Amino acid sequence: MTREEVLSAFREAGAILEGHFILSSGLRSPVFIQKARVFMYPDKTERLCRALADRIRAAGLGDIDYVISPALGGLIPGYETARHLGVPAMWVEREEGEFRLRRFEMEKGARVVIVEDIVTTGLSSRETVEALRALGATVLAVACLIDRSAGEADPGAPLISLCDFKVPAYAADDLPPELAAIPAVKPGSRGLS
Ligand SMILES: O=P(O)(O)OC[C@H]1O[C@H](OP(=O)(O)OP(=O)(O)O)[C@H](O)[C@@H]1O
Ligand SMILES: O=C(O)c1cc(=O)[nH]c(=O)[nH]1
Ligand SMILES: [Mg+2]
Repeated sequence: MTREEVLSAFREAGAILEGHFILSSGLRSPVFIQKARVFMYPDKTERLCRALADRIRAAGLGDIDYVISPALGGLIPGYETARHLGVPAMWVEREEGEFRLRRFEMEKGARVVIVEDIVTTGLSSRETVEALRALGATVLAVACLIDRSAGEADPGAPLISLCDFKVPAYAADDLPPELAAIPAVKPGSRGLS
């Protein structure tokens, strides 16, 4: 899929929102990609994740034992990408604020690819990489549908992205006036209890 085809799938689903958003990292942005609105549609999700699986295969990582995704956003694309790669999918979810593989067992030395929906700063991916390395996994790569950093983020392992989409993000104490004038909303799950 080309970059335009990927972005069209998000646009057609009404997933590219404008307003004032608090991102997972705490940064603020006038644009938010509400991926859940794309994952509503199995046909769009299948197309995107098949293309991501093709990129992962083309990276020549060798055998992959598992795809593992950070909840909540990574769950659906992780499962669907794993389906195209023909490997099992698992997820990490937050417990006391940390990503843990709560529901699964993984053998030491397992070769894993992390599948994320969106990378902005790479923080959530890095936390996932670290949690899995602590369990003895070999993390081959982090793959994502959209890289909002356009290659600048450090996810803690080589990044494979289907599409770059660079949009502004600001520190909370350094907002442009037009953003400061709009009440902020936080759509993601980090910090929810
Ligand atoms: O690269 P980062 O700066 O970490 O930002 C990207 C992360 O933000 C979102 O997750 P979020 O924590 O908002 O929750 P969600 O997965 O439930 O949407 C998204 O799913 C990524 O995991
Ligand atoms: O950085 C984030 O938290 C983030 C950005 C975005 O556009 N979409 C999303 O789900 N999370
Ligand atoms: Mg997430």
